[in-house]
Amino acid sequence: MSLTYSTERQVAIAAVRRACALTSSVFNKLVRNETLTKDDKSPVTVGDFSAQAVVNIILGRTFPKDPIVGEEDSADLRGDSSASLRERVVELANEALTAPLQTGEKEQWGLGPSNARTAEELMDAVDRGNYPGGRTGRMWTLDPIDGTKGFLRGEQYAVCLALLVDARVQLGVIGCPNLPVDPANPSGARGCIFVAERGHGAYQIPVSASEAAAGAERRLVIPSFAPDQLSLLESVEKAHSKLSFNERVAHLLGVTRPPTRMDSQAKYCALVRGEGGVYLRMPTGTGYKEKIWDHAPGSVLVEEAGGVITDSRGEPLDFGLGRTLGENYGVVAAGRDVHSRVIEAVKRAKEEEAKGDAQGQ
Ligand SMILES: Nc1ncnc2c1ncn2[C@@H]1O[C@H](COP(=O)(O)OS(=O)(=O)O)[C@@H](OP(=O)(O)O)[C@H]1O
Ligand SMILES: [Mg+2]
Ligand SMILES: [Mg+2]
Ligand SMILES: [Mg+2]
Repeated sequence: MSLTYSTERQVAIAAVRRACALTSSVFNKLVRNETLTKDDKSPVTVGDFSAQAVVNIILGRTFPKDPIVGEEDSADLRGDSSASLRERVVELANEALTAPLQTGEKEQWGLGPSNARTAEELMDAVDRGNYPGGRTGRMWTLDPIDGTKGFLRGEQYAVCLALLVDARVQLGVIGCPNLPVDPANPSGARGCIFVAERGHGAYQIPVSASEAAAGAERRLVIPSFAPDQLSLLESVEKAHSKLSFNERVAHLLGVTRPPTRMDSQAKYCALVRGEGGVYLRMPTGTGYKEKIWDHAPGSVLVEEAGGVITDSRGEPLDFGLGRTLGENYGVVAAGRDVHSRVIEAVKRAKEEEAKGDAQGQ
């Protein structure tokens, strides 16, 4: 079966792969070995900026007309007071861009030893992510480090890239440098990439290009779950998802296993390879609007693994509203049969909550 977005897929995988190498190196050089005060987010910033620069440079070379909706912009990198941050970003981004060509990469992608960029070029590349999004045309979404808190803790985070055409996600690539390759062996080798192209299935491939070339890809299909096997995949941060509501939903579903808390879109990756059975993300009621780069690649991954993804009322996620998903009613992703039961349970939990609120008045 020939792929519709074959070049996009190859380039996106290469971009995510190089960004994963970069973020791992930021962690090893700056997070692990540096005395980090609790509130010091600087290594995250270095990682975010340089990974966004690298991915945007790579996309820009092959698809110069494609706009990018990226999380970061270069405002904090410009100006005299940011000189040392800027230097670190330039060094890290160039280290990633000039690394020797790996298996599957092509000369014309502008990678390899003679392809260092200037600070100005790299900052402009970061700002190529300023596109406001919208209903029509081709565009990419990029979250250079999703799950920043997980990244800092040395736990799960993800480099997340998607291609949208007329507000429909056609391709999603998620790099998870810290995710165990085999969920049955959580202390074994780590680092995998998840790829889904609409109509062509969902796959896990190795984070290493040479291993990927050796053909170690695995097709992913969400299995069926008996209620007593289910557990919820949910956020680590209480500020990102209403976890108390998740507990009620779990109870109504008859879930007895404890939830798995994991940062980033690694939750979608875990779901599609058969972990948990449900990803539930309820809004916290603060008016926060979910960003399209936090869900676009995960959504196509779930659908291509045979699952369903909607908001918590069962409505489709709308990626055509701009940089956000607009009105936020959370996210429910699961296998087809489980999904409808979760939507029912969410509805009942909301009714119970409303009744409780009314009685409490
Ligand atoms: N208030 C609120 N509600 C919902 N979501 C929010 C909120 N604030 C931030 N964010 C976004 O959450 C992204 C990470 O959330 P995750 O669930 O993936 O990870 S976590 O377990 O909560 O850390 C995180 O992505 P990154 O910034 O890329 O880490 C944010 O885009
Ligand atoms: Mg994010
Ligand atoms: Mg991010
Ligand atoms: Mg962020």
